[in-house]
Amino acid sequence: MAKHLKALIGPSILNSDLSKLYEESQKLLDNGADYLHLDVMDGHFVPNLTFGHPIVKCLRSKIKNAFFETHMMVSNPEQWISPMADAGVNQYTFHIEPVNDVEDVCRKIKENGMKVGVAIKPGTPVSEVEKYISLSDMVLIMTVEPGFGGQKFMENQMEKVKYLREHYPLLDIEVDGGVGPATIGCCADAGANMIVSGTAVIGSQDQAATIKLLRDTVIESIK
Ligand SMILES: O=C(CO)[C@@H](O)[C@H](O)COP(=O)(O)O
Ligand SMILES: [Fe+2]
Repeated sequence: MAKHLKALIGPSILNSDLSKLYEESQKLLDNGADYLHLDVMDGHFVPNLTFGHPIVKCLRSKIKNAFFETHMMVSNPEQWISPMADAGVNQYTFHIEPVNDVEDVCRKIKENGMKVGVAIKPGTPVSEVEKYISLSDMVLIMTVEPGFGGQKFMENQMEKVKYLREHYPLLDIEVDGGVGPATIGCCADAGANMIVSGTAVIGSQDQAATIKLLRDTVIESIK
């Protein structure tokens, strides 16, 4: 991997106590999280519901400086671009599967002042997302079927990560789903540099140590 890629750890708060969203989020940041990965689900693109821009806006009013990424598991990502920008989101990561005009969505996200992330589900070939790399800031390779935290890591998705790292040495590549101390080695070896981890960090007795372990493993591969 190229030397100036950054190893960044973005915990997912999906499986935390959401009645304490602010406290849980601040604790993750205090324990060394580089950014927050906020899972937005619409009950349509995925069979689960979480929260939308009103909650993200409330969280932003209490946490001024952290980088917020929203992982938009929604059927119509275009609909939420402006409300999420207004809520203070820094990066808008959306799934390309339900979208007709991906380029247009990428453009609109940029026009709204956010970074662009393009995401694919495990069944979507990497060639589908490769088309949009020049219009985006990051590619998310899902390592579980989107919709729920706490699922088993799909190691076969590492082929996509390896392909992307080989062809795009400077690309930010994120993995999400079932990533923790037991699976970070695979992700780092394959070339992922942005790591989402939910259950493994939230459920850890020592969040700071777990976040550090994840980051150190990626740094070791970047060298
Ligand atoms: O987007 C998703 C699930 O759809 C993820 O962000 C997970 O919520 C991460 O949680 P773990 O799999 O690490 O528990
Ligand atoms: Fe996610």
